[in-house]
Amino acid sequence: MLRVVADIGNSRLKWARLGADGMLGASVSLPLDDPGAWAVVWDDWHHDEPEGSAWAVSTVNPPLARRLEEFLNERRPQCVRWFLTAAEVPVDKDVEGADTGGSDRAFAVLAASRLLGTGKPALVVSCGTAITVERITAAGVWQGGAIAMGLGLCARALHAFTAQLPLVSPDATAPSWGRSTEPSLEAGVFWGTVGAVRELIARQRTDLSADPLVVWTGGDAALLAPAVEGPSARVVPDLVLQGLVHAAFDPSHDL
Ligand SMILES: Nc1ncnc2c1ncn2[C@@H]1O[C@H](COP(=O)(O)OP(=O)(O)O)[C@@H](O)[C@H]1O
Ligand SMILES: CC(C)(COP(=O)(O)O)[C@@H](O)C(=O)NCCC(=O)O
Repeated sequence: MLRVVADIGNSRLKWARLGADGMLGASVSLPLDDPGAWAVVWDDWHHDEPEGSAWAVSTVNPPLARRLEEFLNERRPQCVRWFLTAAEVPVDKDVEGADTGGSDRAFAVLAASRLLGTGKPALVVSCGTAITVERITAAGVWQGGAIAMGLGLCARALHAFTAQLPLVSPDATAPSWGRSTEPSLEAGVFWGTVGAVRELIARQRTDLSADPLVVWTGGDAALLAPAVEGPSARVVPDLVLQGLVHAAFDPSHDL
């Protein structure tokens, strides 16, 4: 049977199918508002799967979750397991309000803990619509973290909530300052975000039991991680999907 994991974020929808070895296989990044594009991938993935499919879905976006639910109901997969909040994710946690916490945050922590093992504290920097810096103790307990504005959101907010600022999408080639609007904005958006993340990491380092391992994930991780930590930064773009595989399809996982 086809096994699929899906991550509904605030910018896009990610699907991945599992390979025969139970590991993440092919993945796609889909627009949030285009069920026609979802249908093309569904048809492609199901045409040689007579037994149908089993799905595990993480969502932090309730309206889009309802849309995906309708899409799946029309196609009748064998089973769909929904993870709507952090409380439903099987990860050790010492947080308040897990039942309103983001399941994507908890899945990134679950996958990072599996990847890094215990014995050292860790930070997971998730660079999506929002940027979160998750904190994991040396014993593997998720303690929460920090939530900040993501790179794309910062650029869109400056454009949307001012009358005159254009939309920019800067990367590490952004200048440090500019003589005109556009380079000034690129400098502020990119290096301002880099600086914010650097500060959030530095502040969490001070009261952890040892120097933390840091792992980066999400759509903007490949841009931000080297700018903050240099070329040796550890980037694993699909931690949420990996966490879903562990929680929903790993027979060794104690649920
Ligand atoms: N195909 C894409 N669609 C949307 N955003 C993308 C895409 N590829 C890269 N990105 C970047 O990734 C960020 C979103 O990352 P992602 O981890 O997918 O977020 P979310 O989980 O919030 O949907 C955006 O801010 C954007 O800069
Ligand atoms: C923090 C988030 C907005 C991140 O979402 P994303 O950037 O991945 O789309 C999401 O995890 C969320 O809505 N969380 C609910 C509040 C919380 O986690 O405490």
